[in-house]
Amino acid sequence: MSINDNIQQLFRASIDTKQQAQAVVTEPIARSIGLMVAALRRGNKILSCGNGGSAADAQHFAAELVCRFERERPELAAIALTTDTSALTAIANDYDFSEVFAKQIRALGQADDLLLAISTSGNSPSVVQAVEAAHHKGLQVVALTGRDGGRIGELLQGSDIEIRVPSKVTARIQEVHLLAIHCFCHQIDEELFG
Ligand SMILES: O=C(CO)[C@@H](O)[C@H](O)[C@H](O)[C@H](O)COP(=O)(O)O
Ligand SMILES: [Zn+2]
Repeated sequence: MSINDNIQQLFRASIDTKQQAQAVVTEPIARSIGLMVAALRRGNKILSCGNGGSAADAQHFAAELVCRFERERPELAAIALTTDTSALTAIANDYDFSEVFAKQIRALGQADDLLLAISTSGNSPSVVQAVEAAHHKGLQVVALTGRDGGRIGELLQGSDIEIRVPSKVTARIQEVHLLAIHCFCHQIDEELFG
């Protein structure tokens, strides 16, 4: 296949995954926005985490809340747990990489804050431990997952929400995660600022 054929095939695969996802993720995305808006309204914050491309997504989301999305509005409280290289390297070096987010959640998380946990497999140990730490500290969890939801899908409880993309391909799952993040940002602004 030519390079153009390959590119067009990737576009089609991304479009197909988004169409299949739309039917199943709209409702959990809407419920997640409700939790996020309620947390921000009561003065709580949103923490976000993930590895690799999902680390970038976690940062992308926090930056849009703290800075702005599509309109001018007051700053919103969000922290990506993927950005403090001193904390990340110390925790990974002195303890274990699987603790990099959990230790920050135990340090920074307060009851009724919300954790946005991002993992396409649902099985990354650092994100699994983040969800466990969030539960211990009384944070609500919104999880962006894929495949079969993995260990994170099994761990969620109570008012937690899983947004599981129906795909087994990491890149396609990430493409839907980013769209979900932009849905969060758009609708949080709508709900909070009209
Ligand atoms: O962006 C990509 C692949 O598209 C990679 O960097 C990917 O995020 C990494 O392999 C992650 O470690 C995968 O972790 P996870 O999504 O299974 O939690
Ligand atoms: Zn990627």
